[in-house]
Amino acid sequence: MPIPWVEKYRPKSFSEIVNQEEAKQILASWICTRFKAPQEFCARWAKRRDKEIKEARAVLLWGPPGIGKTTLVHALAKEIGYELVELNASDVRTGERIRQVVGRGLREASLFGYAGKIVLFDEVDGLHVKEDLGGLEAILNLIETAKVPIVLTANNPFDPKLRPLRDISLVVGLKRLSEDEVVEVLKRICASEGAKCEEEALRSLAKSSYGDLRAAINDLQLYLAGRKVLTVDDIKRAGERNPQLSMFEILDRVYKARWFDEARAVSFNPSFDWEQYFVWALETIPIVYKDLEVMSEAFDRLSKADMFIGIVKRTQEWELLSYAMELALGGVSQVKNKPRLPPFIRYGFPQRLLLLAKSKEARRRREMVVEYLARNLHVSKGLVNAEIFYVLSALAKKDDHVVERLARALGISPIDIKNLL
Ligand SMILES: Nc1ncnc2c1ncn2[C@@H]1O[C@H](COP(=O)(O)OP(=O)(O)OP(=O)(O)O)[C@@H](O)[C@H]1O
Repeated sequence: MPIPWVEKYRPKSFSEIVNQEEAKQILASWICTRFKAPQEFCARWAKRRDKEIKEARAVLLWGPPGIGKTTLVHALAKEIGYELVELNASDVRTGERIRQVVGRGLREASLFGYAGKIVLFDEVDGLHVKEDLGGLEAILNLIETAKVPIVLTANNPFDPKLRPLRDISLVVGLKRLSEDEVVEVLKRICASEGAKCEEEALRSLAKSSYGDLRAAINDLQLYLAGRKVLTVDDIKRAGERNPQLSMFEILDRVYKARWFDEARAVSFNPSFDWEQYFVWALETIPIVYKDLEVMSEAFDRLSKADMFIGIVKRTQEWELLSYAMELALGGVSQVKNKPRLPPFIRYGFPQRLLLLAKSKEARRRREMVVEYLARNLHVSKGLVNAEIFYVLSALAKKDDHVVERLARALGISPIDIKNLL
């Protein structure tokens, strides 16, 4: 198992951390005024004299994922020679666990030559108010009483449940990294791995990571697994296997398909949303098939597909959905006396707002799954869409376990997950 590059290339000092200059200065100024820290470090970084920095009992670093919140605290501990005691949401399910880990950690004299201890509570927004009330209270209590620096991180510090933590801490926002900054880091990694990476390819990874450097580095490692070259074509190909199609492209593929299977294959695309497709098909059939006979045949198939969907919804027999898809895609595409279609068809936008609202819900759910996977696998949503969704769909077909676990994690019914995948 290769070492994850996000760990291999995790910055060890403040100066290796890209951007985040303000956060570095605030953190250093806080440590240098309230705790013991090497003079050299303080002279270089502790430039702020604000009252609230001096008075803060704890620091809450916040910002989107993968921009250096945790790394900043790791690097700080190294810079000042402190031992880092790290806890995450699952460690603090009960106050007891905090008292065990931190209480002992703080009392123990430092056996390993550290100058002190710094406590990091990662991802405090992962705490649940109900189940983790004890955890939240224990963190608050620790901040009020402990004599050691305590840093918290969160993606969303404005979550109401974090109010008490926010009130007692100095809240410091970190910046999303720019595309150029992400590209620079990726370039350095390519060089140090001895890999030849096209700039455009790295730019494309940076773009799809939306400033989440962790996701970009993870994507790069996956793309470079077992090879030393990365071209923009490699990335395009991965995208092409499952490109994100707009509804216009989906309709174009269906109407212009030469064979039944070609039209049917559209449903395997991750961006295919059958509820939305029905709305669009209903309104575009008369635009594409002007001849009455042809039009009525296409409508006939769409309506039969709709009947199947009705049965599926009533009986929850989701296996029947594939018959509906055959009729709605292959059936609508392969009609008798199909006319020659022009290269460009103006499909127009359907007016069925009510139905569209429904498909919005389906897209929201799909987005939830994508976000969940991206967050937990620490990769970009782009990679989830291009690669992982595809693999999971294949797995889900074979193994109900995959579906059940995802369903549990997301609080969506297994049937919905199956359908989404
Ligand atoms: N500003 C940065 N400079 C250099 N490397 C970074 C930076 N931000 C992130 N990284 C890289 O991404 C990895 C993950 O970053 P980190 O764990 O600090 O993210 P985070 O902001 O704490 O995200 P999360 O909210 O998901 O915990 C690091 O190991 C490092 O390799």
